[in-house]
Amino acid sequence: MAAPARLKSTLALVTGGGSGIGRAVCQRLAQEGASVAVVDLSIDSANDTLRRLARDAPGQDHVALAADVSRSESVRALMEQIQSRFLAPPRVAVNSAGITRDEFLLRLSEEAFDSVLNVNLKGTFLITQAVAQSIVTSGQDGGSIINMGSIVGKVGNLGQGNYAASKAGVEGLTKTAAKELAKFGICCNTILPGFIATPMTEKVPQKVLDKFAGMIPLGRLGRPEGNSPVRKGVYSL
Ligand SMILES: CCCCCCCCCCCCCC(=O)CC(=O)SCCNC(=O)CCNC(=O)[C@H](O)C(C)(C)COP(=O)(O)OP(=O)(O)OC[C@H]1O[C@@H](n2cnc3c(N)ncnc32)[C@H](O)[C@@H]1OP(=O)(O)O
Ligand SMILES: NC(=O)C1=CN([C@@H]2O[C@H](COP(=O)(O)OP(=O)(O)OC[C@H]3O[C@@H](n4cnc5c(N)ncnc54)[C@H](O)[C@@H]3O)[C@@H](O)[C@H]2O)C=CC1
Repeated sequence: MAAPARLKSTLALVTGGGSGIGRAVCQRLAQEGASVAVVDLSIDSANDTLRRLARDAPGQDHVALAADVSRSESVRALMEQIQSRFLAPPRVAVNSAGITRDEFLLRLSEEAFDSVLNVNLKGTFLITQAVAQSIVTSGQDGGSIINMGSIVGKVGNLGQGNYAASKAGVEGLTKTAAKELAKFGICCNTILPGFIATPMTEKVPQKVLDKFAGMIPLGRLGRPEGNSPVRKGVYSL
């Protein structure tokens, strides 16, 4: 007998839903009965995820939407699209959109620093603010915002000064959001995965991946489906 759908009639927004961890999160949320807004810079990738949701969870109202989380006008337009289609704010929002532009510090360009901080940190800020504002304005009784950090934000990593800063920032932003938004019934959490095999990690030199795989008890990278924040209590509204 199938487990009860714990997120029936819940609207979930997932940025970066077109790939990797974000796609796996969309699939898991849909399995739990949620209607999922798959948001990604690449509408083709978002539509690919949408096709999988329609196949695996037919009959639920899912949508694919293009947005650039690093640009406030794009986030504003996204929230307007969500409101006009669902007539309500998301109850769950997962900030999974992210990029890397790895380089050693002495060679790291300002552009590579800025682009990673703009997507990973500012993008998380813009979505968190917009979703929280929509919940407060609507009078909805709370929600859950889950932000993808990284263990790199805690311990640093060779070649990732920009990325590490962005993920450390996501953690600090999320802790502050949790303190400020609790009075509206909105809980905010950060997930800090280790290496998960996705298109993001495909860019990592094999010799580096081999080094890290050797540090991992299973001897391999994690898998996106094993990392969905749904397992980590996204439904703990
Ligand atoms: C609680 C326990 C924590 C344990 C530590 C966990 C921290 C790291 C785990 C990260 C897991 C989460 C990852 C994540 O959030 C998603 C991502 O960010 S995926 C991308 C991860 N990126 C990297 O790890 C950077 C990999 N490195 C590179 O891409 C290139 O090296 C770089 C572009 C920086 C430079 O390229 P190049 O000039 O060609 O130099 P080489 O590649 O030849 O490297 C020179 C030398 O340095 C070694 N090296 C490079 N990066 C790392 C690294 N991250 N860790 C260890 N060693 C590294 C490389 O192996 C070479 O060594 P040699 O012996 O000289 O061959
Ligand atoms: N894969 C890993 O080892 C780890 C990943 N993470 C984090 O998890 C999140 C997801 O990572 P992956 O699934 O591995 O990456 P991925 O590269 O597979 O997917 C990232 C998605 O974000 C989208 N995106 C990029 N910039 C965007 C923007 N400006 N606006 C909207 N969408 C944008 C991309 O199009 C892509 O579909 C990221 O925040 C990443 O930093 C954290 C720890 C480990």
